[in-house]
Amino acid sequence: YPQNSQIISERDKLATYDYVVIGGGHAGITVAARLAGDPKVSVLVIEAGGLDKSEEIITVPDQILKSRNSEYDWSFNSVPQKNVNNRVINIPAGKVVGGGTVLNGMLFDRASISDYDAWVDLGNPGWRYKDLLPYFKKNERFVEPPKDLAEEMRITWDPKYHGYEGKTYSSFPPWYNKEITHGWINANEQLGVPLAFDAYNGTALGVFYNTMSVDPRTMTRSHARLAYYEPVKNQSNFHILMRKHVTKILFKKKGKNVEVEGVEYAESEDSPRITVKVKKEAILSAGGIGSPRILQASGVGPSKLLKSLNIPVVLDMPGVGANLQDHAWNTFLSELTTLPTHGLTPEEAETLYRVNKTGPRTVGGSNLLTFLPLEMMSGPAYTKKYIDSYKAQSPAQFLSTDTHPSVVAGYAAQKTILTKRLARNDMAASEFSAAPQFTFIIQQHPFSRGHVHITSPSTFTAPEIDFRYGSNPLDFDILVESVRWLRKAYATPHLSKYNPVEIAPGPDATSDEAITEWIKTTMDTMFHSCCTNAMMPKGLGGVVDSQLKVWGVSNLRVVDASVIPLIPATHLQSTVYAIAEKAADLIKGKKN
Ligand SMILES: Cc1cc2nc3c(=O)[nH]c(=O)nc-3n(C[C@H](O)[C@H](O)[C@H](O)COP(=O)(O)OP(=O)(O)OC[C@H]3O[C@@H](n4cnc5c(N)ncnc54)[C@H](O)[C@@H]3O)c2cc1C
Repeated sequence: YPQNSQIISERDKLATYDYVVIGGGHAGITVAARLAGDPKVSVLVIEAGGLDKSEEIITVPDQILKSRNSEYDWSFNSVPQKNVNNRVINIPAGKVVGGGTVLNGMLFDRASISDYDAWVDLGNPGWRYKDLLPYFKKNERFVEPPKDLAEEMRITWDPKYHGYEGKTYSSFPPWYNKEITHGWINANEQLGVPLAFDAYNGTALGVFYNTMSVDPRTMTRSHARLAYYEPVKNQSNFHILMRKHVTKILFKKKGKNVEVEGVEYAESEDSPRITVKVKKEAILSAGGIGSPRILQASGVGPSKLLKSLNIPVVLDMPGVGANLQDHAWNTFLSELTTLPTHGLTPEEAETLYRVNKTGPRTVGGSNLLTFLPLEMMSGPAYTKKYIDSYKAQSPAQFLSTDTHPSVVAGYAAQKTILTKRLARNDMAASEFSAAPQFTFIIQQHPFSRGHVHITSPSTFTAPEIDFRYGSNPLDFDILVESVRWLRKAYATPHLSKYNPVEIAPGPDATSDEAITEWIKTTMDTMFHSCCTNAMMPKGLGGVVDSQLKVWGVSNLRVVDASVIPLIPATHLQSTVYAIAEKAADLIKGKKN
């Protein structure tokens, strides 16, 4: 192997690698680093982006989302969303080594047992919460809160659910607005919402002070480039090509199956195509939008779509790009007019951050989350009405009319599972992420399904991304109900004492119709595009099996957010890390 392998030139590249990882983002760099742990194997990563330069927009927690539309962001756009006033949704996605972990809001949490066990119900043995727990722990470097913070915020935890020596820091923000955090927790409790004992133990329900992927020693972002790439970057068996765009996976027939021979890439649309050969496996980790795009461009996807673009069909797989799910959010604005502020000047905040590693600059996304199952939010009568309405729908009723029967069958299976599990109230239906002056309302289990379709044979062309937000009207119903719950929270004395003035949706929006209208004008992506190469049986529109192998291909796995079959009630990053950590063991043939 050539030395100094950090960024290799074509001259130093090997002709063949044991593993070629397509996309050095969040899951891709994680799995690649773990595979490179074996010095006997060679690993090549091909990543469309480059390295971040540790700019403040990346590292400082209060700068989150400032990297939108930067060189590190694909900045995709959806097609106009018919049911939300034809708005085009801008979709940030990492185009950088470390992917989403370099851009994300740093919220670091997990879903409930029920969310992951639902994946097993969809035909995937080995993916229960208890199967994933060793991998959550392998990734997590949990930092227990200082005693005074734990007492103040009533933070409790069970060490057996946490990793203490993993790669990603999971630490509690040291700074909070005391009035709003106490007010929010007390308001929740008054409405019967418990303080979660440890939201990482498989019961992520109730209100809790959450951790962030932040290194508490420096109070800067802990991300996959630092955690996984840096330690292996100079190993001679690990190579990475940056600013190279994968254009195609090259297949050849092998008996009844097909096999990956190599991977094709290019620097730009007009530059020459270059190929590299794959000895053992190719691993596709280009994310919820990128991975179906590459599969389709390579001839694996819905044959109707491929034929319309004159792409030779290698495998007809209707599920590639189908089943698109996302957590959509709405921002409820209520100005707490008499809430005391921290009163710090920007200079004082800066000094606190640089010198004491505390202050408002240490807080990224919200540090206080509430996850509510239906009954906790709205009582048994609403729960029954909502579940009954969902049961009464036929599976295909709100899917797009040209949905393939296998994808409809997969949705029908998801519907049965969601109906049962949501009715059991052991998974969250809504999330509220509280910050002073505004609260995000985030639907956790949308019933609408969208798609990602390429629009040309070139992976340089923007794909058609259609979330189909609100195509299932019950998605609006739950959000209306969430607004009503939130108003109740603001009406408790714990928050009303700060004299809230509701700005959006506003006091005039009292009817379901008026609140729905507001939802339509504000619904936006929560950046969790996933589920587009679902891990499910092929007859259910699945793309990969429970070993993450693409059906019908002997040596291709998908490892990223696209394999999630049913979106879990959580922010996705710790789950994607766990998937990648588990995938590395699956590839190495280890059983957990
Ligand atoms: C702005 C933002 C905020 C978020 N906030 C949070 C949060 O606070 N908490 C949380 O838990 N989650 C959050 N998430 C979600 C979470 O970070 C993502 O779900 C997760 O990182 C996705 O990981 P992935 O491996 O599937 O994809 P990615 O990390 O996106 O990796 C895909 C990689 O493939 C590369 N790629 C794509 N196509 C090609 C190609 N043709 N050739 C070569 N390379 C290619 C991309 O450049 C990218 O690096 C956020 C995400 C974003 C974008």
